[in-house]
Amino acid sequence: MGDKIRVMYSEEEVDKRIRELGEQISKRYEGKTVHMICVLKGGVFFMCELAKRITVPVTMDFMSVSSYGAGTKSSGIVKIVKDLDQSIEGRDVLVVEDIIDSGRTLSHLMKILNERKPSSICLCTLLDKPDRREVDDVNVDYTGFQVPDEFVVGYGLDYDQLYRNLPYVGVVETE
Ligand SMILES: O=P(O)(O)OC[C@H]1O[C@H](OP(=O)(O)OP(=O)(O)O)[C@H](O)[C@@H]1O
Ligand code: HPA
Repeated sequence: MGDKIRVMYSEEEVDKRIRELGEQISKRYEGKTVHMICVLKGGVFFMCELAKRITVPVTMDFMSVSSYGAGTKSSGIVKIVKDLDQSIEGRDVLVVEDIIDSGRTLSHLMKILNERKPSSICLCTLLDKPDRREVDDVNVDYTGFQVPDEFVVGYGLDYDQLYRNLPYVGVVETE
């Protein structure tokens, strides 16, 4: 209990970056409605803050995915645990994630979503850990911060389901 957390990006730094992303995204979608898709659970904090910084009309939906069990995680096959409530056909979709690590989750998810014929689809992640990438077909349109190969928590990211509620991004320092 009582793990020590080292701050990697403070609340102020994260907020500032989200404002910048909100501005860029608002410009990109001028005259359109952005259909934001949150990948649960980690993406939810980022999604809410980002949505508040977007000035064009926004609609939202939520999706939850999981690997097909620990033994096959490297297969990159993801199971849809909770699917979207609405069709994305013909919509301008922005997928919102907390982190891209190996890239396997998003590689698979973007393929599934593309098959549903959105008018356009972009990917926005708060954090990207490029040193860990195992696939090369994940095209990230908007990134909050590139992080080194350390296990990060906070702002939606968990360690054993804990620390999602931290208002900053940090690293658990194990003794
Ligand atoms: O690039 P990858 O190696 O595939 O890892 C990234 C995925 O892992 C995390 O989700 P997790 O399965 O921990 O679920 P959570 O969002 O509910 O914490 C994160 O939110 C991404 O979806
Ligand atoms: O660094 C991480 N932290 C929390 N969850 C994650 N899922 C993939 N990478 C990470």
